[in-house]
Amino acid sequence: MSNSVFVPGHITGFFTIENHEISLKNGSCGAGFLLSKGVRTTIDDADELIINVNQGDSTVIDEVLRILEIDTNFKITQDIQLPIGAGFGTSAASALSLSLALNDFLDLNYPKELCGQIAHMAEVNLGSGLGDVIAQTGHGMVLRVEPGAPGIGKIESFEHDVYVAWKSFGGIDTSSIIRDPHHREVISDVGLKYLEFFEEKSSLRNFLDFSYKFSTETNLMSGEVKSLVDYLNSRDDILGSSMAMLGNTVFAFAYDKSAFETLDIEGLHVDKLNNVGIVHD
Ligand SMILES: Nc1ncnc2c1ncn2[C@@H]1O[C@H](COP(=O)(O)OP(=O)(O)O)[C@@H](O)[C@H]1O
Ligand SMILES: CC(C)(COP(=O)(O)O)[C@@H](O)C(=O)O
Repeated sequence: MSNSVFVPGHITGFFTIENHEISLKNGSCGAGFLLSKGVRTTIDDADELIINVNQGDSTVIDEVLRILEIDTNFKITQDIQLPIGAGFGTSAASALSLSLALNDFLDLNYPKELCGQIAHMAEVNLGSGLGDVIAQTGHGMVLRVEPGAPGIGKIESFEHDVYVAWKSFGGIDTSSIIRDPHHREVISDVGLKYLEFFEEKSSLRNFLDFSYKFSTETNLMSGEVKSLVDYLNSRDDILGSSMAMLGNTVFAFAYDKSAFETLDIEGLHVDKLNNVGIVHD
Protein backbone atom coordinates (compact mmCIF):
# COMPACT_ATOMS: atom_id res chain seq x y z
CA MET A 1 0.00 0.00 0.00
CA SER A 2 1.15 3.52 -0.73
CA ASN A 3 -0.35 6.99 -0.38
CA SER A 4 0.88 10.54 -0.55
CA VAL A 5 -0.10 14.08 0.47
CA PHE A 6 1.18 17.35 -1.02
CA VAL A 7 1.26 20.53 1.09
CA PRO A 8 2.20 23.83 -0.62
CA GLY A 9 5.07 26.04 0.48
CA HIS A 10 3.98 29.27 2.21
CA ILE A 11 5.75 32.63 2.16
CA THR A 12 4.85 35.17 4.85
CA GLY A 13 5.02 38.86 3.86
CA PHE A 14 4.37 40.41 7.30
CA PHE A 15 3.39 38.98 10.69
CA THR A 16 2.97 39.45 14.43
CA ILE A 17 4.14 37.05 17.15
CA GLU A 18 1.34 35.95 19.48
CA ASN A 19 2.34 34.39 22.80
CA HIS A 20 0.31 31.82 24.65
CA GLU A 21 1.31 29.26 27.27
CA ILE A 22 -0.76 26.62 25.42
CA SER A 23 1.20 25.64 22.32
CA LEU A 24 -1.93 25.13 20.18
CA LYS A 25 -2.87 28.79 20.77
CA ASN A 26 0.67 30.00 20.25
CA GLY A 27 1.34 31.32 16.79
CA SER A 28 1.23 34.38 14.60
CA CYS A 29 -1.16 36.58 12.68
CA GLY A 30 -0.19 38.03 9.32
CA ALA A 31 -0.43 37.57 5.60
CA GLY A 32 1.28 35.38 3.04
CA PHE A 33 0.65 33.21 0.02
CA LEU A 34 0.93 29.62 -1.19
CA LEU A 35 3.19 28.33 -3.95
CA SER A 36 2.59 25.53 -6.43
CA LYS A 37 5.78 23.85 -5.14
CA GLY A 38 5.88 22.42 -1.62
CA VAL A 39 6.46 19.12 0.17
CA ARG A 40 5.09 15.74 -0.89
CA THR A 41 5.17 12.97 1.70
CA THR A 42 4.66 9.39 0.55
CA ILE A 43 4.13 6.43 2.89
CA ASP A 44 4.78 2.86 1.76
CA ASP A 45 4.69 -0.51 3.48
CA ALA A 46 8.06 -1.62 4.94
CA ASP A 47 9.39 -4.12 7.50
CA GLU A 48 11.26 -1.43 9.39
CA LEU A 49 11.01 2.36 9.82
CA ILE A 50 12.74 3.92 6.80
CA ILE A 51 13.07 7.70 6.41
CA ASN A 52 14.10 9.05 3.04
CA VAL A 53 14.30 12.85 2.60
CA ASN A 54 15.80 14.65 -0.38
CA GLN A 55 16.94 17.63 1.77
CA GLY A 56 17.60 18.37 5.44
CA ASP A 57 17.37 15.71 8.11
CA SER A 58 14.69 13.83 10.05
CA THR A 59 14.18 16.48 12.81
CA VAL A 60 10.66 17.43 11.73
CA ILE A 61 9.64 13.84 11.00
CA ASP A 62 10.97 12.60 14.38
CA GLU A 63 8.98 15.31 16.19
CA VAL A 64 5.72 14.45 14.41
CA LEU A 65 6.19 10.71 15.10
CA ARG A 66 6.93 11.51 18.76
CA ILE A 67 3.73 13.58 19.17
CA LEU A 68 1.63 10.98 17.33
CA GLU A 69 3.19 8.25 19.55
CA ILE A 70 3.50 5.99 16.51
CA ASP A 71 5.86 3.06 16.69
CA THR A 72 4.88 1.17 13.51
CA ASN A 73 7.04 0.22 10.54
CA PHE A 74 6.64 1.99 7.19
CA LYS A 75 8.71 3.94 4.72
CA ILE A 76 8.45 7.76 4.72
CA THR A 77 9.65 9.54 1.57
CA GLN A 78 9.69 13.34 1.49
CA ASP A 79 10.16 15.33 -1.69
CA ILE A 80 10.94 18.88 -0.49
CA GLN A 81 10.62 21.00 -3.65
CA LEU A 82 11.83 24.33 -2.19
CA PRO A 83 14.98 25.31 -0.27
CA ILE A 84 14.71 24.59 3.46
CA GLY A 85 15.24 27.27 6.09
CA ALA A 86 14.73 30.08 3.57
CA GLY A 87 11.21 31.35 4.35
CA PHE A 88 9.11 28.86 2.36
CA GLY A 89 7.52 27.16 5.39
CA THR A 90 9.00 23.82 4.35
CA SER A 91 9.26 22.59 7.94
CA ALA A 92 5.50 23.17 8.38
CA ALA A 93 4.75 21.56 5.00
CA SER A 94 6.90 18.55 6.01
CA ALA A 95 5.10 18.19 9.34
CA LEU A 96 1.60 18.69 7.92
CA SER A 97 2.01 16.43 4.88
CA LEU A 98 3.40 13.72 7.17
CA SER A 99 0.58 13.86 9.73
CA LEU A 100 -2.08 13.88 6.97
CA ALA A 101 -0.38 11.05 5.03
CA LEU A 102 -0.04 8.88 8.15
CA ASN A 103 -3.68 9.53 9.03
CA ASP A 104 -4.66 8.11 5.63
CA PHE A 105 -2.11 5.26 5.64
CA LEU A 106 -2.87 3.99 9.14
CA ASP A 107 -6.66 4.65 8.92
CA LEU A 108 -6.44 6.72 12.08
CA ASN A 109 -9.61 8.61 11.13
CA TYR A 110 -8.43 11.74 12.91
CA PRO A 111 -10.22 14.93 11.82
CA LYS A 112 -8.07 17.08 9.49
CA GLU A 113 -7.88 19.77 12.20
CA LEU A 114 -6.24 17.32 14.60
CA CYS A 115 -3.61 16.41 11.98
CA GLY A 116 -3.01 20.16 11.58
CA GLN A 117 -2.73 20.61 15.33
CA ILE A 118 -0.09 17.87 15.55
CA ALA A 119 1.93 19.58 12.79
CA HIS A 120 1.50 22.99 14.47
CA MET A 121 2.77 21.56 17.77
CA ALA A 122 5.81 20.08 16.04
CA GLU A 123 6.57 23.53 14.49
CA VAL A 124 6.12 25.45 17.73
CA ASN A 125 8.12 22.88 19.74
CA LEU A 126 11.03 23.07 17.27
CA GLY A 127 10.82 26.88 16.97
CA SER A 128 10.78 26.49 13.20
CA GLY A 129 7.54 28.38 12.56
CA LEU A 130 4.38 29.88 14.02
CA GLY A 131 1.64 30.39 11.47
CA ASP A 132 2.69 28.40 8.42
CA VAL A 133 0.66 25.27 9.21
CA ILE A 134 -2.72 27.03 9.50
CA ALA A 135 -1.91 29.15 6.43
CA GLN A 136 -1.13 25.98 4.44
CA THR A 137 -4.70 24.74 5.07
CA GLY A 138 -5.98 27.71 3.01
CA HIS A 139 -5.42 28.67 -0.62
CA GLY A 140 -4.08 31.58 -2.67
CA MET A 141 -3.21 34.60 -0.55
CA VAL A 142 -3.90 33.79 3.10
CA LEU A 143 -4.65 36.21 5.94
CA ARG A 144 -4.26 34.91 9.47
CA VAL A 145 -6.70 36.89 11.62
CA GLU A 146 -6.46 34.83 14.81
CA PRO A 147 -3.35 32.92 15.89
CA GLY A 148 -3.00 29.22 16.62
CA ALA A 149 -3.30 25.78 15.11
CA PRO A 150 -5.94 24.70 12.58
CA GLY A 151 -9.33 24.54 14.32
CA ILE A 152 -8.18 27.18 16.83
CA GLY A 153 -6.79 30.10 14.81
CA LYS A 154 -8.70 31.73 11.97
CA ILE A 155 -7.71 32.35 8.34
CA GLU A 156 -9.22 33.96 5.25
CA SER A 157 -8.16 32.91 1.74
CA PHE A 158 -8.15 35.08 -1.40
CA GLU A 159 -7.69 33.67 -4.91
CA HIS A 160 -5.56 35.58 -7.41
CA ASP A 161 -4.42 34.72 -10.91
CA VAL A 162 -0.84 35.91 -10.61
CA TYR A 163 2.74 34.75 -11.22
CA VAL A 164 5.29 34.66 -8.41
CA ALA A 165 9.05 34.79 -8.89
CA TRP A 166 11.55 34.06 -6.16
CA LYS A 167 15.28 33.95 -5.64
CA SER A 168 16.93 32.71 -2.48
CA PHE A 169 20.33 33.89 -1.24
CA GLY A 170 20.18 31.41 1.67
CA GLY A 171 18.54 30.71 4.97
CA ILE A 172 17.79 32.54 8.19
CA ASP A 173 17.51 30.51 11.38
CA THR A 174 13.82 31.16 12.19
CA SER A 175 14.11 30.23 15.87
CA SER A 176 16.97 32.70 16.49
CA ILE A 177 14.65 35.53 15.36
CA ILE A 178 11.31 34.46 16.83
CA ARG A 179 12.90 33.62 20.21
CA ASP A 180 14.87 36.90 20.46
CA PRO A 181 13.10 39.49 22.70
CA HIS A 182 14.16 42.54 20.64
CA HIS A 183 13.09 41.02 17.30
CA ARG A 184 9.84 39.77 18.83
CA GLU A 185 8.91 43.27 20.00
CA VAL A 186 9.77 45.06 16.74
CA ILE A 187 8.10 42.37 14.58
CA SER A 188 4.90 42.43 16.62
CA ASP A 189 4.64 46.26 16.75
CA VAL A 190 5.26 46.79 13.03
CA GLY A 191 3.30 43.65 12.07
CA LEU A 192 0.21 44.75 14.02
CA LYS A 193 0.17 48.13 12.28
CA TYR A 194 0.12 46.56 8.80
CA LEU A 195 -2.21 43.74 9.83
CA GLU A 196 -4.83 46.29 10.89
CA PHE A 197 -4.46 48.24 7.62
CA PHE A 198 -4.65 45.00 5.63
CA GLU A 199 -7.77 43.77 7.40
CA GLU A 200 -9.53 46.91 6.10
CA LYS A 201 -8.57 46.19 2.49
CA SER A 202 -7.00 42.82 1.71
CA SER A 203 -5.89 43.57 -1.85
CA LEU A 204 -2.86 42.15 -3.63
CA ARG A 205 -1.35 45.64 -3.91
CA ASN A 206 -1.73 46.25 -0.19
CA PHE A 207 -0.15 42.88 0.53
CA LEU A 208 2.92 43.79 -1.53
CA ASP A 209 3.10 47.35 -0.21
CA PHE A 210 2.74 46.34 3.45
CA SER A 211 5.17 43.42 3.09
CA TYR A 212 7.82 45.80 1.73
CA LYS A 213 7.22 48.39 4.46
CA PHE A 214 7.28 45.64 7.12
CA SER A 215 10.60 44.23 5.92
CA THR A 216 12.12 47.73 5.79
CA GLU A 217 10.84 48.89 9.18
CA THR A 218 11.84 45.66 10.97
CA ASN A 219 15.33 45.87 9.45
CA LEU A 220 15.22 42.20 8.49
CA MET A 221 16.45 42.61 4.88
CA SER A 222 20.07 41.83 4.07
CA GLY A 223 21.89 44.07 1.57
CA GLU A 224 21.63 41.59 -1.31
CA VAL A 225 17.91 40.99 -0.66
CA LYS A 226 17.21 44.75 -0.49
CA SER A 227 19.00 45.58 -3.73
CA LEU A 228 17.12 42.91 -5.71
CA VAL A 229 13.79 43.88 -4.08
CA ASP A 230 14.40 47.55 -4.95
CA TYR A 231 15.33 46.67 -8.52
CA LEU A 232 12.17 44.55 -8.99
CA ASN A 233 10.02 47.29 -7.41
CA SER A 234 11.43 49.79 -9.91
CA ARG A 235 10.00 47.85 -12.90
CA ASP A 236 6.60 48.86 -14.27
CA ASP A 237 5.56 45.36 -15.32
CA ILE A 238 6.14 43.92 -11.82
CA LEU A 239 3.37 44.44 -9.25
CA GLY A 240 5.73 44.50 -6.28
CA SER A 241 8.50 42.70 -4.46
CA SER A 242 9.57 42.00 -0.87
CA MET A 243 11.43 39.60 1.40
CA ALA A 244 10.14 36.14 2.37
CA MET A 245 9.80 35.89 6.14
CA LEU A 246 11.99 34.44 7.47
CA GLY A 247 14.62 33.73 4.87
CA ASN A 248 17.26 35.45 2.82
CA THR A 249 14.82 35.25 -0.05
CA VAL A 250 13.19 37.72 -2.47
CA PHE A 251 9.71 37.31 -3.98
CA ALA A 252 7.84 39.35 -6.60
CA PHE A 253 4.41 39.23 -8.26
CA ALA A 254 3.39 39.95 -11.89
CA TYR A 255 0.21 39.36 -13.89
CA ASP A 256 2.26 38.48 -16.97
CA LYS A 257 4.88 35.71 -16.83
CA SER A 258 7.01 37.49 -19.43
CA ALA A 259 7.73 40.26 -16.89
CA PHE A 260 10.06 37.74 -15.21
CA GLU A 261 11.23 35.83 -18.28
CA THR A 262 12.74 38.96 -19.85
CA LEU A 263 14.89 39.57 -16.74
CA ASP A 264 18.35 38.11 -16.78
CA ILE A 265 18.60 37.15 -13.10
CA GLU A 266 20.47 33.97 -12.26
CA GLY A 267 18.57 31.65 -9.93
CA LEU A 268 15.20 33.38 -10.39
CA HIS A 269 12.39 30.81 -10.24
CA VAL A 270 8.94 31.50 -11.65
CA ASP A 271 5.91 29.88 -10.03
CA LYS A 272 2.15 30.56 -9.86
CA LEU A 273 0.10 31.50 -6.84
CA ASN A 274 -1.47 28.24 -5.64
CA ASN A 275 -5.25 28.62 -5.43
CA VAL A 276 -5.80 24.89 -4.81
CA GLY A 277 -3.93 24.07 -1.58
CA ILE A 278 -3.44 20.60 -0.11
CA VAL A 279 -3.78 17.55 -2.40
CA HIS A 280 -4.25 13.92 -1.24
CA ASP A 281 -3.26 11.24 -3.80
N1 LIG B 1 12.13 18.34 6.27
C1 LIG B 1 12.51 19.53 6.69
N2 LIG B 1 11.93 20.63 6.20
C2 LIG B 1 12.31 21.83 6.65
N3 LIG B 1 13.21 22.04 7.60
C3 LIG B 1 13.82 20.98 8.11
C4 LIG B 1 13.51 19.69 7.68
N4 LIG B 1 14.26 18.84 8.35
C5 LIG B 1 15.00 19.57 9.16
N5 LIG B 1 14.77 20.86 9.03
C6 LIG B 1 15.37 21.91 9.79
O1 LIG B 1 14.32 22.68 10.42
C7 LIG B 1 14.65 24.05 10.42
C8 LIG B 1 13.59 24.77 9.66
O2 LIG B 1 13.92 26.10 9.61
P1 LIG B 1 12.94 27.21 9.05
O3 LIG B 1 13.74 28.45 8.96
O4 LIG B 1 11.68 27.24 9.81
O5 LIG B 1 12.62 26.61 7.60
P2 LIG B 1 11.49 26.99 6.64
O6 LIG B 1 11.61 28.46 6.43
O7 LIG B 1 11.79 26.22 5.42
O8 LIG B 1 10.23 26.57 7.33
C9 LIG B 1 16.02 24.18 9.79
O9 LIG B 1 16.97 24.20 10.82
C10 LIG B 1 16.16 22.90 8.97
O10 LIG B 1 17.50 22.49 8.82
C1 LIG C 1 7.55 33.86 9.50
C2 LIG C 1 7.38 32.57 10.30
C3 LIG C 1 7.48 32.86 11.79
C4 LIG C 1 8.50 31.59 9.94
O1 LIG C 1 8.43 31.19 8.61
P1 LIG C 1 9.49 30.12 8.02
O2 LIG C 1 10.86 30.69 8.24
O3 LIG C 1 9.12 29.95 6.59
O4 LIG C 1 9.31 28.84 8.78
C5 LIG C 1 6.01 31.93 9.94
O5 LIG C 1 5.88 30.71 10.56
C6 LIG C 1 4.83 32.82 10.33
O6 LIG C 1 4.26 32.65 11.40
O7 LIG C 1 4.45 33.71 9.54
